[in-house]
Amino acid sequence: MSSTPTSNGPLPLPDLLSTTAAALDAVARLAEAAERGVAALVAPGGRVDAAALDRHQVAAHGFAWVATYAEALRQMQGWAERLDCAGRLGELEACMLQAAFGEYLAQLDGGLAMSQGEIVRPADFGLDDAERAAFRTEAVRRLIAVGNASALRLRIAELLADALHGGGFGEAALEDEALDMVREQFRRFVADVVEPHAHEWHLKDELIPMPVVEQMAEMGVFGLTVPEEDGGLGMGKLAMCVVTEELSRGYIGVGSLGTRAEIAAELIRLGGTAEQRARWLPRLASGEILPTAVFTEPNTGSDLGSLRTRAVLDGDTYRVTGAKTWITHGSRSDLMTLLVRTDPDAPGYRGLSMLLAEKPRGTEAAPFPAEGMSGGEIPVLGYRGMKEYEIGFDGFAVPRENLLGGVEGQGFKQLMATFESARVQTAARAVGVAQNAMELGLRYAQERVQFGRPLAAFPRVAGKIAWMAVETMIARQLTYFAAREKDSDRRCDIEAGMAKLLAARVAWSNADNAVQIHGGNGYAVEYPISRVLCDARILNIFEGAAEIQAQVVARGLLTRRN
Ligand SMILES: Cc1cc2nc3c(=O)[nH]c(=O)nc-3n(C[C@H](O)[C@H](O)[C@H](O)COP(=O)(O)OP(=O)(O)OC[C@H]3O[C@@H](n4cnc5c(N)ncnc54)[C@H](O)[C@@H]3O)c2cc1C
Repeated sequence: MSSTPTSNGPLPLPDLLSTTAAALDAVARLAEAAERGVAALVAPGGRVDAAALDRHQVAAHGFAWVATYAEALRQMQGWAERLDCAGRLGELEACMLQAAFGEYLAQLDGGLAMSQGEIVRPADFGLDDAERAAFRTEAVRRLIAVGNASALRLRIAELLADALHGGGFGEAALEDEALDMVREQFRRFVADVVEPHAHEWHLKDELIPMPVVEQMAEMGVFGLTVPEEDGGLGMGKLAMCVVTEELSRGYIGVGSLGTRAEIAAELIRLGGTAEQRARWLPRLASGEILPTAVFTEPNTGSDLGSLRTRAVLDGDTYRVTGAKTWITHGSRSDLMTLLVRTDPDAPGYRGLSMLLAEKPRGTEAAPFPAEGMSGGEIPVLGYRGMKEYEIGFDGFAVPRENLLGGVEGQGFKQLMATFESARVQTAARAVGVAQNAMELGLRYAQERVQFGRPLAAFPRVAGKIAWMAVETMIARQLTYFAAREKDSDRRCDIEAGMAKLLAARVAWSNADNAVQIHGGNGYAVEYPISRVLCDARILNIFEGAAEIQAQVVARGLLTRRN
């Protein structure tokens, strides 16, 4: 890797990898200090006090973000070192590493944005002057000073100029040729089948056509991570990330078709009886059965433990009564993973059970043609292609044998067992959307001329594009890390939560910045970036809203401490 001389010194820094490695030590110390400060507030006796955690959410969630940045930088360092060992650390990747450290170190030092308008600063965790000074080691100060300077961003933007050809924006470093081939296969599918139509599906608010779903089924999307003995391809979560990224880069709706299959298959694989596995998994994996996840209720979203939809046993049949909402792909699906309360006397999560409830596919005219079931579509800003529904149940019948695992009261535990995988998958969706936004911004900036020059020639525009690419790579490497942990059978609820938390913020900020680059045209529904803006917005809301995700990460880290 060579350095380019600039007025700010050589870019990237000649001793970059050792400098970033040294900075990582300081970051780890800062994260530890933040953890001590937050633990003193919310776990004074050693155990996390739920009321104190709620009271001190800003500090606790800020700590979750600090820990997320620390892990993200650690993963970026690992990524760069792997590339370096393989002799593939190019100038683009090195500049991206430097920008990532420069920017995130500066934010750790001065304040980082949990969302727009919510900046959390070291003082919020009770860090004293000595702890803050200890963070500013020579390596940290150097990287903050030159790490993400305008000249570096300009160089990244220059190096990205070819990124549109071939869809790359820096080496992914998957270290697995088979996965590179999988990526290529799905990239071609998206270019041929998805990209040319995605915006029209969105504008017309249409379901993704069945031939596209069928093609995806043939390519193995719905059985990607289902074990081979259960009829799937038996690939890992890292492969799921690669496929999901590429599909979501074309259209979030297409990238999200697999989410429901992943949740249903994980529920049944981990929580089902042998009969349930044999009955459902092969048909889910082949795409013969399209599932839908039916958890949320009008009064119960983040707080699932309070849900009220009742299932009462009547002989060998559960009768389900209640209201569900926000059910994606609710009509054109065959199987509901339906979270219900089977024991009204057991409070909170303990009285919940999961039913595998079959239903006929609906049509536009009759979305829910089943006895005891009714409902309608919820018009939405984006995330179209599967449509969202509210569904009412009035004595809807589910055979007793369809109780997941055959034992009542396990529903929430069973659902929690799928969270790691679902969050990794959602993080990968966000990375795909973030990349799409970056590419749309870059293409527009290259083509649009103002003041006699392409927009990309102006530092404020080029800088936005460069940072979009850098942060997409950061989110991608953190997501891959969570996936690898999962593939190694290590617990990764915290890592998956971090990946989802960061990737959702990156998708939204990339989409917002790409609209800005489009100027007025970005506000016209005719331009695809308007769709990507709407699509990106949902990622911070579902699969654990950002605030809930930060709470989960903070609580997990503080609990792990003991
Ligand atoms: C397009 C779309 C598709 C969806 N698809 C599905 C689906 O297929 N199946 C399904 O079951 N559900 C689905 N959902 C529902 C989704 O999972 C919920 O919207 C999500 O869980 C948030 O719940 P809520 O909307 O009730 O918001 P609320 O829980 O009311 O939260 C509102 C806001 O308050 C914040 N908040 C809540 N509690 C706290 C707290 N303790 N501390 C701090 N902040 C808090 C939240 O973070 C959020 O910002 C979908 C939603 C949308 C919009």
